[in-house]
Formats: sequence, structure tokens, C-alpha cells
Amino acid sequence: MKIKSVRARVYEWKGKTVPPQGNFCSNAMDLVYSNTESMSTFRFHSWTVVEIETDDGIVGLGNVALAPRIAKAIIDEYLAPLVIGQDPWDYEYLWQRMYRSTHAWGRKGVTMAAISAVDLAIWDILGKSVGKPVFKLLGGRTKEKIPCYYSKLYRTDLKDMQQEAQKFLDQGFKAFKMRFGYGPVHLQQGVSENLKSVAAVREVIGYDTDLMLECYMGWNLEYAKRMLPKLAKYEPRWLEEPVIADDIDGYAELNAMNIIPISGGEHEFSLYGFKQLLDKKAVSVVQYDTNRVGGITAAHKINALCEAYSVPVIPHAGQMHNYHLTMSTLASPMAEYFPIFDVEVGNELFWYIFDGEPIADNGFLQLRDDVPGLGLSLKTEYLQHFHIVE
Ligand SMILES: O=C(O)C(=O)C[C@@H](O)CO
Ligand SMILES: [Mg+2]
Repeated sequence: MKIKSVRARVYEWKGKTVPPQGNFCSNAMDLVYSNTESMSTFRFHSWTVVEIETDDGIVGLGNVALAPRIAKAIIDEYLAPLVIGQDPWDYEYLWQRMYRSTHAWGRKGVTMAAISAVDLAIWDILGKSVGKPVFKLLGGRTKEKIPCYYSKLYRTDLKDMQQEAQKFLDQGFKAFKMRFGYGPVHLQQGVSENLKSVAAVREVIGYDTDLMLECYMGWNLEYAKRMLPKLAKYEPRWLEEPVIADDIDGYAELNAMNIIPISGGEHEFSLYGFKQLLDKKAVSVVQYDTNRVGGITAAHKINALCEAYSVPVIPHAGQMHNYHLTMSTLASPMAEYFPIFDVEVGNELFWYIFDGEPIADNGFLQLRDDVPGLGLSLKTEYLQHFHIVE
């Protein structure tokens, strides 16, 4: 079997979007003075879809959501020529070709995201070629079904957040991730607002559920050190991305305080990036995203590393490409889950592009043994709402 073609297209959403409400999520731009809304950089309204076809007609699907048009250009210009004509079963060789040939300017960020999308499509082909779901190629079924946590609860009106939490508590979710809306620039009032939002959500979900807290890189080390003791009484399972991804020593200092487990990794890349996080004990929960970190080839290695370090892996953002990794290892106890929503910041856009994503049932996800590959196909229902960049 040989790879015959690589097609990367960008799906750009032109349909209705619900403008984010309130201070919906602290983020890295909060600390930078700007006369534009700090969250304007925080949109995922386009997505790159990669289709790789083999000489015997198998088509593998990959995807990337970081800098989609740039990712497409990298795939078209650099990565496609490296894999066309090659045997997809030589996936480690192909991964090293893509990684090392772009190493001078790649290694992290959008290049690794582009490599991830190609790698996902290759693994989809492998599964389809032997009639097995990808998780069966990685280690098989380690769970009867996958526990997942409800992920949204952006910082809006507290009553709206409580209604949202109640709605999904009633649907059987036993774990929730909420977003802070405030950080250092919002001073003491922001501290109070942050604490109020956690208290409000805990009031609804109680303490027999897991609560995770998301900063999305919107704080700094000094502010996080002040906040951790104030948050401890709410017994969060983790505090996510308190500082920017490059401040690895900051993560390690916060994690070493041992007040609240610190999580991160969705903005880290490659096996080496996670070796550094683990060696420095920077995180207590690893959250790579398989469509960013280097694909399944890289994520599978990181799973083994996390098993050796006894650090749980709970991949970022859900989606099928992450669920196969979670299903295939005891090192990954749970998945993130974004339900279907009207398009807002875009974390939910994949629901409008792909068919095959599992719907959570009572806080669990299921993968089928009889669906080969990643289990996805391209949805046609919303095509009229997308501008497709070939
Ligand atoms: O789901 C996450 O962990 C993200 O970082 C997504 C973004 O919406 C901020 O929470
Ligand atoms: Mg996050």
C-alpha cells in the first residue's frame, strides 16, 4: 500500500456565531494592553481537514485547528511531498521525515499541528486497512467506556453558569471544567469575582463531583500563588494553565506548592516537550492534544512516558483523535468533552464538520470495536455554512 495523494482543505465557518458573553475566559492576552477585546484572538472558527488517499483507495481523515491556513500551507508545501509514494505502515519513519525536515523552524506550534493532522490521517488509514479501530492498534480497550468531563462553563452571569451546570449535572456528568474570567489586571475585584464563580458552581454541583478550573494562560506566577490558597477550600481536581506555556519553571513552582494539582500541555509539543514538563514536575495532569502534539505517533509515546512517571493523561478538548489514546492506556483515566453548542468561540466547531463523534451518555463516552480507523467521516449537513479553501 502506498500514499497516492494528500489533500488539505480549510473549513471556514460563515454561519451564525453566538458572541461570547461576559468575561468568558481569562487568556494570555489579558496581560497585554490593547484597545481591542483581549479575547479576540480566542476564536477557532476555521479548521483544516486532511484527506490522504492510498493507491488502493483507502482515505484517511486528519484535522488541525491551530492556524488552519498556515497549517494547510505547511502540509501542501512541505509535508505532502514527504509522504506521497510512501507506505503508511512506515508511520514512525514518515513522522521522523516530517519532524526532522522541518526541525529548523518547526518543532513546536503550527508545524507540529500540521504534522499531527497528517499523522492522524495515516493512522486512520492503518485502522481502515485492517478493519480495526485505531485504539486496537495502540493497546486496545482498557475501559468498558470512557468517563468524560463536561467542559464549558465560560465566565458569564453567575446565574447562567449555575443553570448550565445544573442542566449537565442532570444529564449525569460527574465532572465539570469551568473558566475564570479575571486575572491580575482586574485587581482585587477580579479575585473576588473569580472566587464567587467557583462558589456558585460548587453550590450547584456539590462536592461529590469533580471540578476543574481553567485559566487558559491568563494569570501570572505571582497572581496564581495568591489565588491557590484561596481556591483550595473548593477542592478543585486541577488548576489548568495558570501561566503561559513557556513559563515551565512557574508551573513547577505552583505544582510544588502542593495546594492544587496544576495541569497543562495543550500548548506543548512533541515527546521532548513533555519529557521536560515531567522531569521538572511542572504538571500533575498532562493535557496534550493529539491534533497538535505530533499526532498519534507522538501521543502514544507520551502516554508511555506518563505511565512511567505516574502522571495521568487527560487530553485537551475531547474529539475522536484523543478518545482513541484515552481508550488505549490506563494512564488516561478520563476525557474532556465539549457538547454540541451553537458556534461560539469554536471549540465546538468539529461537531459541524465531522460525523462519528460519540455523544456523552450519563458522563461516559463509548468507542465501538467494529468501526475501523478513527471512526469519522465528513458531515455534509452544514456545508453551506462553510467557505472551503482548497
Ligand atoms: O478546553 C480547554 O482546555 C481549552 O483550553 C479550551 C479553551 O476554550 C479555554 O478553555
Ligand atoms: Mg485548557
